[in-house]
Amino acid sequence: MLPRTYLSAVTLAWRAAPFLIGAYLLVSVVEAALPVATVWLVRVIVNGLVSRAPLPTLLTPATLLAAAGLLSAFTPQITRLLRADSQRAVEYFTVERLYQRVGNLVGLARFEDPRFLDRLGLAKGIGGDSCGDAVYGSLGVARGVLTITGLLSSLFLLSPVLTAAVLLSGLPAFAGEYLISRQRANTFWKTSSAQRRELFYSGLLASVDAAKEIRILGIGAYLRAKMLDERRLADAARRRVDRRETLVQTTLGTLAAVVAAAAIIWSVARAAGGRLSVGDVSMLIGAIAAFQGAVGSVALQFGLTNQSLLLFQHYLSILNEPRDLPEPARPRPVPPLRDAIEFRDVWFRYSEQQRWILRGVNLRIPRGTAVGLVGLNGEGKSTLVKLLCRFYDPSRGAILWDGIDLRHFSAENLRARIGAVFQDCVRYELTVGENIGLGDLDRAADRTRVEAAAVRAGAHDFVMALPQRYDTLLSRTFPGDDETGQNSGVDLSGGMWQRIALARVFLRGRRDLMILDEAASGLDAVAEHEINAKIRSQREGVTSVIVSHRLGTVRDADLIVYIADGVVAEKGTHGDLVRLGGRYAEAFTVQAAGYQPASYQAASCQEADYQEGLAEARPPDAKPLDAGPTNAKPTNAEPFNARPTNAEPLDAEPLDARPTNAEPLDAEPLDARPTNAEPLDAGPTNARPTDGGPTDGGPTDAGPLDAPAPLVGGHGRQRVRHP
Ligand SMILES: Nc1ncnc2c1ncn2[C@@H]1O[C@H](COP(=O)(O)OP(=O)(O)OP(=O)(O)O)[C@@H](O)[C@H]1O
Repeated sequence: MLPRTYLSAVTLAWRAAPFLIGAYLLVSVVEAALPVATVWLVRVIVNGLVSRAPLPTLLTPATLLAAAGLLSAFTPQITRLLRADSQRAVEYFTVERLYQRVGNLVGLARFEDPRFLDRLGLAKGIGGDSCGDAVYGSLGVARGVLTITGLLSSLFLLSPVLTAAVLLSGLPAFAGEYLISRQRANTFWKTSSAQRRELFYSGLLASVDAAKEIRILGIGAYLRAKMLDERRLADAARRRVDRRETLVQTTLGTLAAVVAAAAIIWSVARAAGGRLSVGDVSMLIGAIAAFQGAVGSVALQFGLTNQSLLLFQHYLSILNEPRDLPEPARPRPVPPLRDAIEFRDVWFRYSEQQRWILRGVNLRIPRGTAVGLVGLNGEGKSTLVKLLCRFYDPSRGAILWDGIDLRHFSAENLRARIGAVFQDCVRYELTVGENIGLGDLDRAADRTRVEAAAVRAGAHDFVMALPQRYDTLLSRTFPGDDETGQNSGVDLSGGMWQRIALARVFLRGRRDLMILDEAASGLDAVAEHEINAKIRSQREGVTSVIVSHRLGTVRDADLIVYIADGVVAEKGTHGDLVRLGGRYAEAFTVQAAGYQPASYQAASCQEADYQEGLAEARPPDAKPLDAGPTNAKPTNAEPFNARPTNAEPLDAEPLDARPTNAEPLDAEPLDARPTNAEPLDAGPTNARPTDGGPTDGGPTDAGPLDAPAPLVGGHGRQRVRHP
């Protein structure tokens, strides 16, 4: 495993900086040879001096020794420079490769996998550097081994036994460093989660976005404590390794000192007995000291190299991460949508351990239609959108684009046919122009188009009021490019950011499929109406999917789909669904009631009390007091189920918002309606008897229920009849 990892590291480093690494190798060999040469030259000179050799004989080794000293003075500086330069080149290359790989993960699943994120965190932090560290570490080891070999050969000439003893004394250093390096790499991996959590807390504590909430809730100290807990956890693990390392190093140091002392005593004894020359003794002492120094540093390098390789494996595992979405070997071109997109028995869950989110969705989205996706929180609307963009593939079933399974397309090509705005649109801390330009990089430099997109999104006016207009930096965390600080960034409101996101999608131009996932949620009511009209014009002839909790946003959709329990629970036009009197109708009523004045809402509550009171007072077999015709819904039904099935549709705006003589409400949005408009298709509110038809199944002539009129009637009535 490790040899393969090593080979990958070397290949990668060589591809990143071949010349710098070549030069480093050359200088390193010279540097490695210098200590050996020095020891030999010293021996020659000392022996020459002792034997009173003539000066010319000593001049050559003396000159060489001086040259070696000179070289030793500057080779380390050269190797350091070459190493720093090439290491930077290798890091640049590895970072580029890493983010290329991350960018090639076309789905979202990996980004929601904590193990992957831990690994990515390591790969980003030290995994990339570890490539250079492993390569240079190994070169350092090789150089050290050369030096050690030279020193040992010198010793071998004096005493093979001593050489073996010295060599053996060095081996535990390698074993110790090897074990420590494994523990260090393991600690990096084990503490990566804690480190990421610590980063998360520290990010929150320093984040401008979180500052408001943290202060208002007074949770700064709590978050700080959590951050420090994570740090303590990681520090405890690091401390354990540090202690083990100290123990190992101390033991090895003691062993080395004992061996050196024994060798010195032995050589002095031999020299005293005339069996070693003075030069031999001085060489031996020098060689042992140099050997032990070399062994210490080589063992350390060896350990670090091993640790780097172990960490580099995390980096490699990200590079070798299998595709998150299977891409077809030969992807089919994505043709312009001609007929329809179809969900065919689509089942989906985020992982096998989790519950099913979609349980057999069948849905046809014909080309050119606008489909509104509605439903309660967490029912899977955004999940459907994610499948449509191929961020995930269905667990079962298929989504077809003109009959072709999306899995046959490359995700990138498919997305080129899609324009989308999400509720959690990204706030890029770039200039306004760049923020919009990201919608289509080919058009980003075209200021006229960028401005036109901003105009369509209703953003142009506020952009023109910004200090640098389209060149204003949208950031509170980065300084502007102006050194005076005058041109520092500004921030926008949530709704303004949403308009910038809309401008982005408008710049993208007409795509086959337009997705608006709560795209107008941050907008004020006037802006929403205005933007909706613009979106309507933008989506003419374009297939669009609109997810919204504001039912006014989707009411003019060609098809409204109510998602519940993982399936399409209801579908039809607004009118159909209101007539159906199901969950959509109920949701619409609840929202409509929200627009009523307080007196109306109070009346609604009182009406409920009143009905409850009646139900309690009534004998079980009694006919409902305000029972409507036989086709009326039962009294215990939900508000809309309680309406007569032959009642007019509920496609009205909130009643009190409309003039009594208003036009049918499914015509234009409320604020566009003239005050003298014709009556609502729901029937004029004054058509309803003021003494109130029953709310829970009023008579058929009681007037249409598409407006909450019965509750108004009920209000009057209950004041008379409520005990
Ligand atoms: N990445 C994920 N991993 C696991 N579960 C997820 C993930 N994303 C969403 N869910 C779960 O899937 C369910 C559906 O979520 P989804 O966001 O699709 O709902 P929604 O209908 O769009 O909700 P809302 O109206 O609140 O936006 C929820 O229970 C949610 O917790």
